[in-house]
Amino acid sequence: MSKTSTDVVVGDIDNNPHCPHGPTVLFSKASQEGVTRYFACSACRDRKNCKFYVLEDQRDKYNKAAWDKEIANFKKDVHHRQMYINYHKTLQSSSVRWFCNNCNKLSCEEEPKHLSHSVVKYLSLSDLEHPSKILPPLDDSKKEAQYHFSDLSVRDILRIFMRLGYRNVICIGAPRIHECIKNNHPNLSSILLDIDKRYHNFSSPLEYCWYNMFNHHFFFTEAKDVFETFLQTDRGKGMVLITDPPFGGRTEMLSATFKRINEDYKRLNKTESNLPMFWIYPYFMEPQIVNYMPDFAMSDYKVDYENHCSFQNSRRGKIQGSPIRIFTNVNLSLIELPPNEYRFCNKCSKWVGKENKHCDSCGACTSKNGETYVHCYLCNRCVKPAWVHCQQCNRCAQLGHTCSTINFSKDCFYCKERGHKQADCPLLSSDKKPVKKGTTKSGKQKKRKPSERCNKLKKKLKQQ
Ligand SMILES: C[S@@+](CC[C@H](N)C(=O)[O-])C[C@H]1O[C@@H](n2cnc3c(N)ncnc32)[C@H](O)[C@@H]1O
Ligand SMILES: [Zn+2]
Ligand SMILES: [Zn+2]
Ligand SMILES: [Zn+2]
Ligand SMILES: [Zn+2]
Ligand SMILES: [Zn+2]
Ligand SMILES: [Zn+2]
Repeated sequence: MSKTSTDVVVGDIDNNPHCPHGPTVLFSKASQEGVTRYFACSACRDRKNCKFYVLEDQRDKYNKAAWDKEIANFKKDVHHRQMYINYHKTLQSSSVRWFCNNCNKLSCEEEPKHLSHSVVKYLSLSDLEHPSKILPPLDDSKKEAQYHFSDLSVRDILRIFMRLGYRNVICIGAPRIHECIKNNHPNLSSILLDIDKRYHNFSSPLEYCWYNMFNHHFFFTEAKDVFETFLQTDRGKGMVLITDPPFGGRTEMLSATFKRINEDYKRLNKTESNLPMFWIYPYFMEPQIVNYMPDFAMSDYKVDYENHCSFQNSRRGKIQGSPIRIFTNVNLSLIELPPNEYRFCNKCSKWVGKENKHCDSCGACTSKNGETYVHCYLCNRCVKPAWVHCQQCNRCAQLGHTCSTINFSKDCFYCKERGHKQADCPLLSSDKKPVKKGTTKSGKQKKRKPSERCNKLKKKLKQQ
């Protein structure tokens, strides 16, 4: 079994070769055969979505002209201003309004060519104002991975913002928050940055920027100017950033982006204060996020989704509450959570889930995953309630584990978290895992249907 690990070579990426998704990233892949350094797409983790692959020592020899053509081709059908004019025309029309997913086209005219395409028809005015509710979610888990917040979570998050006095909201990969502000909160303003170019059809050039959050790339320079102007609204006062990146995106790349935005925010507004940020991600990413963003902490708030089997909250009758949390640089004592499900812990000075009991031995409210943890005096820490102290492993572990198969003293080879092997790492895409059952002879992962992927993630979360 050959072990590989791929790292991002951090540094200034703007001078790296470009693919259609902006500057590529320099990766360093270590295997038993040695180390390979290559440039590849920042946004697409599957090479079938973006083929860019250039070895570092070939960077002056690759076919740049061919890639420049691909880049121009990628953007050629997007004319934001024209699309916005078309949006208004469609809004005012009384004919049947439709959107073609294949052609990325909104219209109210009859066009037989779309008959065999994926078309959403009979769009109401409200549909046009809530595109995230009508656009079929792109669920490529290695690219967009679109999972939408439930109305309940949108409401809770906006309540938190309003209590904290935020009025200008940067939504990165968070169209639901953007749409809710636009349609229901005239006192707030919002800008959406997202890689899903379908939003051009439904948004003004002043409120939507086609953007890649993995390399801070704006597909059009005009959009970059729009964003920088937005960053200076009210001289930066009452500004907040919210982001819900695709699950599995690399934390180091996302952190680099959010740090760059923070630097721009401080420079443009001539302020020393940091931009308040809310980064939505699974609870088990806490060590990684805190590693790259040391002033971030995890709130207990469980983010509820409407179209993901594993991310739905207990309020919808699921046994396991949502594993998705808010990470923020805002002091947690200020983030008031809905009192029906959360309480204020005076000892920790923050809002926590009602099930999260304060442990005096640990000096903290210790639950991470929505269950009530129990303190083990042998391990000297709180553990998940289903775990038992195993004499052989000399620590608490899942019931039914095979002793000594997991080297608990070691971290996962990939995410560096303790308690699971690389093969079980929930963050690792299948192509990086050691070859095992369910893979083809060539080592490729057999394609799973979305529901299977969902069940697999559910199982992983149970094991955690
Ligand atoms: C997990 S969904 C979050 C949606 C959010 N929960 C909502 O309801 O508004 C991820 C979002 O990030 C966007 N996205 C995915 N990859 C991106 C990238 N490289 N750059 C910018 N946006 C991206 C997707 O289009 C999608 O809107
Ligand atoms: Zn690319
Ligand atoms: Zn079409
Ligand atoms: Zn506490
Ligand atoms: Zn404890
Ligand atoms: Zn124990
Ligand atoms: Zn054991």
